[in-house]
Amino acid sequence: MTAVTGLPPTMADRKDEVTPMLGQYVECCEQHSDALVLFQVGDFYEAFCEAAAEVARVCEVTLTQREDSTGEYPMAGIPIDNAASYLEALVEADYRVALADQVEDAEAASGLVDRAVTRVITPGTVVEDALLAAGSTTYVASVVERTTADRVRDGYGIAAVDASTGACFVTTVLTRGDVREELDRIQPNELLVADDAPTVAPDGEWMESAVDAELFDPTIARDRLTEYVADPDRRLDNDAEQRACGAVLAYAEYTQGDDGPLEYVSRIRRHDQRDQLRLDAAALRGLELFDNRGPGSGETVFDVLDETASALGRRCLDRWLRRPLVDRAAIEDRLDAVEALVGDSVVRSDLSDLLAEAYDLERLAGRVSRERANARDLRALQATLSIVPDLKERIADIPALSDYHDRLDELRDVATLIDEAISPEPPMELTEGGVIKQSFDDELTDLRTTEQQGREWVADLEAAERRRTGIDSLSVGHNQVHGYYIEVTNPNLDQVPDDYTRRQTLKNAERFYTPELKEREDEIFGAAERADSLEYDLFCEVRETVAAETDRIQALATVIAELDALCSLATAAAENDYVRPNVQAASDDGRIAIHGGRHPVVETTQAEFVPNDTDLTGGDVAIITGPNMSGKSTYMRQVALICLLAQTGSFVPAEAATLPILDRIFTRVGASDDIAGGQSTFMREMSELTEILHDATDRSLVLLDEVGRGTSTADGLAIAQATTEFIHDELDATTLFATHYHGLTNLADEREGVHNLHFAATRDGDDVTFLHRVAPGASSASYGIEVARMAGVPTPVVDRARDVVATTTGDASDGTVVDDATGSAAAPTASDDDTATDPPASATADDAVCDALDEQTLDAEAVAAVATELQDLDIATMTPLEALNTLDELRSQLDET
Ligand SMILES: Nc1ncnc2c1ncn2[C@@H]1O[C@H](COP(=O)(O)OP(=O)(O)OP(=O)(O)O)[C@@H](O)[C@H]1O
Repeated sequence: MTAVTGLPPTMADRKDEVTPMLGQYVECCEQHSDALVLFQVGDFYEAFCEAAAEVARVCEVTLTQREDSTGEYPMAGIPIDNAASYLEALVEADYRVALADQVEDAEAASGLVDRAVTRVITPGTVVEDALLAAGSTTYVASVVERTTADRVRDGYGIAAVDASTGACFVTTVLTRGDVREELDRIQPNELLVADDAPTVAPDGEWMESAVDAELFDPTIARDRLTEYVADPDRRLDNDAEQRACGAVLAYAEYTQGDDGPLEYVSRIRRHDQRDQLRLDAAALRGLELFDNRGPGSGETVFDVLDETASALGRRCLDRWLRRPLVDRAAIEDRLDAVEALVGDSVVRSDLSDLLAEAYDLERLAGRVSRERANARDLRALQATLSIVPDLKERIADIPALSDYHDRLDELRDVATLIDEAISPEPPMELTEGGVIKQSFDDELTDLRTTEQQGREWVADLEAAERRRTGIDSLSVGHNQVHGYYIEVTNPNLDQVPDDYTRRQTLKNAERFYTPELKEREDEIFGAAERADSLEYDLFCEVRETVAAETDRIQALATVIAELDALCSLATAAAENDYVRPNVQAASDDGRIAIHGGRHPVVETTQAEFVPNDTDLTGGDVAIITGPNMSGKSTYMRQVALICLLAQTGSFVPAEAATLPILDRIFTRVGASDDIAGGQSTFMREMSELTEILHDATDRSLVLLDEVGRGTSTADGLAIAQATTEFIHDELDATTLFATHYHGLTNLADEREGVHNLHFAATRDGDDVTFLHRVAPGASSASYGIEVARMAGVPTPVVDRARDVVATTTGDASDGTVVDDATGSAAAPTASDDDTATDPPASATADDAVCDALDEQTLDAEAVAAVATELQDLDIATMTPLEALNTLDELRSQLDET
């Protein structure tokens, strides 16, 4: 936190001499030493001294001076009506912002208006709609180490709460890698750490907030939890879970104004990582589920599947994709529901239309329960409830959705109450009337009738008084200061009757009132004032009654969200031509059999996507070779995504698919894709590999994409080979390994269950066409040179490079990538025929140089120099990337001649 939190230093120096109002500011700042305090003064939130300078800088508002009897103070303010964007800027700048509001009516206050901090806004506990993206989640999380009685570390408790919806869950994980995985799924905006100890959580994109270590105290945390669940010891697994959960709830309470437990956190869910298909950070990233940082469309898997109509549904789909299922019955239930909807486009579109009218019930329920909902929020709730009968009706005849049908609670009592009580189009303000329907309460009806009759009497008064006085220009009006008046212009003043009393003198006219007018006025204003305040009380009663039903509203929100997510999966399936996968029981042989599989994202960006088959028995290892850009990564990811989508309950992009239930998906992409990362990236790659080798099981799917590439060729190949052998021999995990290490393909001869697959290309003259079609067998080894040629490296250099390869490896390949272009898309089998051809060595280096001189009139000396450099290269110790960079350098040398 930056230094301007709490009491600004200059204000601290002068705190004994400030005015009573600034004294309140000092007090608020002292109570919230970790937050930047914004202090309500009328229509503005103000900050003073150093805090003012910071607010001015971050929010780009003017720094002014406040002057009072005790001196001058720098001051910066943001308008309360329009505060959202400024608050967002402050939160983005990593501030906690404490809002010190006027908590009594300024007009009613006898002296200084009371002020108190009503909310602390932090990145992980934002509840203001204006600061929240629709359909997103905002979590504050914490991680606590679990130790055994003899102080040995025994895992970690993790808890997270979304203060806007009340979603709260805890889990226990074993390793730091598991912590990382869990946090990557939760993606908290804020992570709590005790202020007296270093954090046990890994670094991430969240803001770390140091909080009083007391929040993590086992007894204090447990006491707090008893406010939320009847028996914390039964609900939560262990002490670490309790401490983590107690701390996040304490923090959430603190940010919501410390009014005690948050009623809308009605359920603390426990989940176990083993009850879901586990995806660690690398898999989430590598499969581009939610984040596509690669080149191209930037679309993610989530984008392709997201046809949700409501924010609720969007959040649900996000949750489903992050935590696919492992329970076959649950998977089948979802698939049944999706299938029913895929087959009925009319129901689907009707449901979508209805769901589009659903407001964010989870957040609404949170606001109602926090007593922050206004009348419009209640109307939004009622509008959402009003679609429920239609939703029920639309799915009544669909057996696969009968459970959803039964769980759809129409909440008729709540809907009727709101409908009867709240005006159809209420104002935002709750204290100025117009919120409650007159018909809702007898006293209110009487008061409003009195007010109305009074106003009608006043409306008729003008005509009556004109008749009585004979003054045609007489008018009746009203203003805030003087109330009702009868206005007579100066020339007619002599006709004013005796019962007129002067109220106000204008330049050309006088304003009067009569005893009757005064009486009516008192009646009107008295009734209106009492009615406004009665309305406020009635509103609070209605809100309280609704708040008592928070659990039911949240349960309804869950069903609506799930229906929307199912509809979304069905629409995506219908529009993209997906099929229902055949998911096998966990006891099966783990076979992945996909006919005509496609990559759900890449297929949307390619004019003609080539479908590919996969047929792997559990524990098989497929070594995939092929030129750069031929489609290896796409293929591997599509296999993993098809499995993942199936376990989410989604249809899959294929013509047919029989799939196992996986426990984990690992993906590791070789280090050399990140040039800047260099050695440290290779280190990371290796430590990620370590995780796989520790954690993969015979139910896991492992994707290795050019692993080992970040080091020298010899070491890389050695690591790749040892890894493959270990996975195959010891772990029995089904594995797809894309590699440029041709040597790896020999494993297929040595081990049963290791297969070579390759991606073919055809060559016509100098043009190479990628077929993007997987075929059995290994591919040619000389891809780097081929790519160098395609990248524009001059022919003599390319030819010389081939020669060098030939002499260093004893292989005379010219690198031509000619494959069986006519190969069909039949399922690759375990055969290992290498279809790549090895044409004879061509010209010598000298010939190449001479040709170059003839053809391209290159500088002979430069070419000779390049040739010598080429000859001196120690290719065995170079990474492919270093080789490419060297080629590029050599080409530049020639270009400069
Ligand atoms: N089956 C396919 N049908 C059509 N186009 C495809 C197919 N697979 C891949 N592509 C296209 O080829 C491009 C390269 O694919 P991909 O990244 O999978 O190749 P790669 O062999 O892994 O390359 P590298 O070895 O350089 O990492 C993709 O971005 C896509 O545009």
